[in-house]
Amino acid sequence: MALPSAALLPGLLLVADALALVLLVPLVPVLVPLGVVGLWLEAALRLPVLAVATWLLLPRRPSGATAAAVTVAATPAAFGTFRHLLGPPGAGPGLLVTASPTWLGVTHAAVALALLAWAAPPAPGGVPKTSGDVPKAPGTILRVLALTWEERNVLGGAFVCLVLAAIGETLGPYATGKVLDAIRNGDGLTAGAVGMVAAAGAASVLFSGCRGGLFILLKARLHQRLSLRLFSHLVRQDLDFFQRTPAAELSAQFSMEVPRVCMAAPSGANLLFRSLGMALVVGAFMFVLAPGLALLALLELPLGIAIHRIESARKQALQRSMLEASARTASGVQESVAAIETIRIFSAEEEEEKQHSCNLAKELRLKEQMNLELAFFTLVQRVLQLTIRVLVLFRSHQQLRDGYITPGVLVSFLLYQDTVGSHVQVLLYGFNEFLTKAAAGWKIWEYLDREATGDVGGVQKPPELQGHVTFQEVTFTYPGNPEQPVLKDVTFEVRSGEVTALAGSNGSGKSTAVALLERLRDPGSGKVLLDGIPLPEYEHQYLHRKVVLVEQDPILFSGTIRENILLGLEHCKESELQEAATAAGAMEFIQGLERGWDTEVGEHGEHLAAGERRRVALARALLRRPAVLILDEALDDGDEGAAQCWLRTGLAQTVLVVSHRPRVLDAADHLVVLERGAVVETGTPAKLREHCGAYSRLLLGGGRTGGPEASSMGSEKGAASGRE
Ligand SMILES: Nc1ncnc2c1ncn2[C@@H]1O[C@H](COP(=O)(O)OP(=O)(O)OP(=O)(O)O)[C@@H](O)[C@H]1O
Repeated sequence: MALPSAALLPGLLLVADALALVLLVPLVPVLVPLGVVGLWLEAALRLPVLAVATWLLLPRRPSGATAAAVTVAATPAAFGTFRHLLGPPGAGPGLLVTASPTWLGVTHAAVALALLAWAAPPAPGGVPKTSGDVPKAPGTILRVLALTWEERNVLGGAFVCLVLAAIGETLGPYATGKVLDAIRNGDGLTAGAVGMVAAAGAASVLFSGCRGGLFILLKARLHQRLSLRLFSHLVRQDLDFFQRTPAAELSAQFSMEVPRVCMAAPSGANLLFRSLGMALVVGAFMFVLAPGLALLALLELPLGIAIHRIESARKQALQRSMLEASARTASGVQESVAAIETIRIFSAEEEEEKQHSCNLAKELRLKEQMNLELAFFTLVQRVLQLTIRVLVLFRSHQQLRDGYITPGVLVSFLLYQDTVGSHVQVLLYGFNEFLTKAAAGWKIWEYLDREATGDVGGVQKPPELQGHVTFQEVTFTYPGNPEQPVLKDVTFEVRSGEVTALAGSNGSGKSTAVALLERLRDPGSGKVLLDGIPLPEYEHQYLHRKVVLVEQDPILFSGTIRENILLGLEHCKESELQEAATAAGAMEFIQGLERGWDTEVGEHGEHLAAGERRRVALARALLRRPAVLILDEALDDGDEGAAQCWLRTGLAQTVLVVSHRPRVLDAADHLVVLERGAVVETGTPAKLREHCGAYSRLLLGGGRTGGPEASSMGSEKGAASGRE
């Protein structure tokens, strides 16, 4: 609700109501004799005036304006009705139009307070919200229900068992009563009566068990369905999404939130169906016995719901903050563990400890707040129950004294009140829990609503590829820095059968160009073509089999060296495997290992040295005989002849090398020199050396051609690649 229009609303309604009452004065003689009906007629006539008044606030009409108008119109009528039913005999309903103007003020003040309490509270402070560029997920509850509906067979089965078990439960006491009646009448135990008791008991036990089992099955199936859907959706997101979203936050969705959401529907349905049915039936009995008392007793229901509504909104807001705080703590731990070497080098342990303790303190504060609020709302609920009970006793005493009800009716009524009370409690808590669990998934739905921008490509799968790459007037800007184009009108070719090298100082855009060729990102304008066909037209898996990238520090999967090189090509021949490993220069170190090809590489390949990991990754790439092999800082000094050799032996058709190493660059057939995102020179290494331009400056500066602001790490990076 925007504050100015929301603040105007109460005043506007008051003025409109006063006007409506003035207009209604001539109708008083007609309304008064109608009693309670006249009260509601008055409310119905005031409502259009109030509703029209709220439209004066357009275009910034608050979202709860209609609810406010209805509440203002109905409150005096509801009050009058209760007064008529429960007040002292003869207390007639009073029209607002004939009441003192103070009642108008009291009505509006009470309604304003109720609406204020009803409004969803803001998320507690202290924990900043996550970036707001994720679209809002509408109708969390509806989406949980829609998800559950997808498993309607299991849900239907569980529901049938639930109904049969409830019938069994209800029939049990009935059949027992019949048996007792039969014994009292001297008929003795009949096989039919005993059979009925046994059948009801057996049905209750059997169907209760089936119901429980089916709800567990439902939960498991929903969990599998939602996890898979979320995972498939996330893996298709663009890289920027993963750069912005902490891994811990994503993993918290799978480990905590998906199970909670999937628990919501089964447990909610289980509780709600049973308690709702029982509460309705027993509530109806109460109305038949003593309508006035029933109305008073059931007043607990709307008030209880209102308190739960506020409690649940608070709880949801706190839980969101709690989830964000836990994700932040987990992400902090993950980051610290990942960067432990850096922390040690800069002796930043104390800083990290402080940060972690600060995160934990925020979590603790939120937990304390949650517990305090839980205690407060429980207290309010208990006080409400007690007050209603006292009122019912007080009123029933009056009715007994006046002879409206008998003691027998009162006893039955109080017993029913207990039953309804317990079912209403289950309903309220069950519903509240359902809402909380369902709402816990708000982030899941937000993620699912994100458009999967990681486009998986087209359908082209030509049987043969030359591996000819063309960058055609390519311009690219990172979404995180839209003002600064990283590639500007870049045009160059990587010819088939040649080794082409991309040279340039740090930050000149080499890795970005590689990312475009790998389709990790798409150009803002211009095209990247492979054999004359734009990359988006290639089928996703085909393209990534044909264009293979080996990075400076490639990631290996836990498993053996053999498994890492094969990676999905399990049927390839041993000779091909040996050939790829030999060509990648990996054979020597593999044979030197105690367990050879069966050596476990550890998580991310941490049991191997960086250079060994790179050679395993090279072997993996060469085994696939790529049309385009991209080597991003993957060649060491001494490897410079290797790329030419792979072309000659047909292990690769085209090689694109990104390097800072002069020996590697000089060994290329063709050079493309980038400077601040633009191509500044192309040609053979010899020609460019002769030309004494950007390439020569790059060689002289050890990678410092990017101007005064360019980093001087170019040569160091190159050196780092040979660290092993
Ligand atoms: N994810 C990103 N978001 C925003 N800007 C980025 C991102 N990745 C890289 N950049 C910027 O793009 C520019 C080019 O980076 P790129 O990694 O392509 O350069 P490079 O030539 O490969 O450098 P190096 O030789 O150090 O690897 C740099 O200024 C860098 O800061």
